[in-house]
Amino acid sequence: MIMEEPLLIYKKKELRKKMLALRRALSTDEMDKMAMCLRANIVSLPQYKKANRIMAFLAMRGESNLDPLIEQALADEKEIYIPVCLPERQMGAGRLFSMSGFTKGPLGLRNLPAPYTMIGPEDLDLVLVPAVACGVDGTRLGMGAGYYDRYLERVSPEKRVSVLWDFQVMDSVPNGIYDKYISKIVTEKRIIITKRG
Ligand SMILES: Nc1nc2c(c(=O)[nH]1)N(C=O)[C@@H](CNc1ccc(C(=O)N[C@@H](CCC(=O)O)C(=O)O)cc1)CN2
Ligand SMILES: Nc1ncnc2c1ncn2[C@@H]1O[C@H](COP(=O)(O)OP(=O)(O)OP(=O)(O)O)[C@@H](O)[C@H]1O
Repeated sequence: MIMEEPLLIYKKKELRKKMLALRRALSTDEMDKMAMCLRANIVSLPQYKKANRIMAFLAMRGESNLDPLIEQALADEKEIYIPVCLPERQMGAGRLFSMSGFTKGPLGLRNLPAPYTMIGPEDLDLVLVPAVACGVDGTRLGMGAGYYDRYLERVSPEKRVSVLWDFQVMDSVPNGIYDKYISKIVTEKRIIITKRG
């Protein structure tokens, strides 16, 4: 396994700590309002309108919340998929039919109840990617497990859209050889086409 250099790992850790603390300080009221703005911004994307199969995520505490968007997409008769963690830090996409009946996962995550059908990353039209911080240059910092870095290898760059709160957007975030670039960023305030977009 190729290791990332210690300084880069340190810089990622420090930024992650800072951003997660800021995220945890948000109130539920604030987040509910911001989640409605996220929904409006995402449905305005031509990519959303064209997409049949969308991978979203079920927010953990403080994370950009896609619940209103998911409800809307289900009503729009889109197929919605959610990350499923597999062994060896691999990830799959499991189909979500309703916003209830979840089981409890690590980090307070909501997991899909079994059984669910899975599709391959190549079959998705749009992948909404969670992030702890993003750079307008297309760099992304996640939770640090590398799930998305591995997964996005099989998703073409124009389909990778990061969704996060506006204060989490920076000029650039520390990135290494495994990190995957994203082409768009959507926050409650704006839509950014990155330098890689
Ligand atoms: N909403 C959302 N879903 C997501 C992600 C995300 O960032 N946001 N992920 C983005 O990557 C994946 C899950 N990422 C994970 C990252 C770390 C650990 C983890 O450290 N697990 C520890 C237990 C930690 C704890 O419970 O405190 C473990 O399993 O030992 C688990 C999942 C897929 N789903
Ligand atoms: N494709 C890959 N193959 C092997 N190791 C990888 C790959 N992608 C990432 N890694 C390793 O996974 C670890 C976590 O990476 P990193 O800190 O960049 O995750 P992240 O992007 O913050 O998290 P995530 O992608 O889960 O949201 C690092 O040690 C990295 O070297």
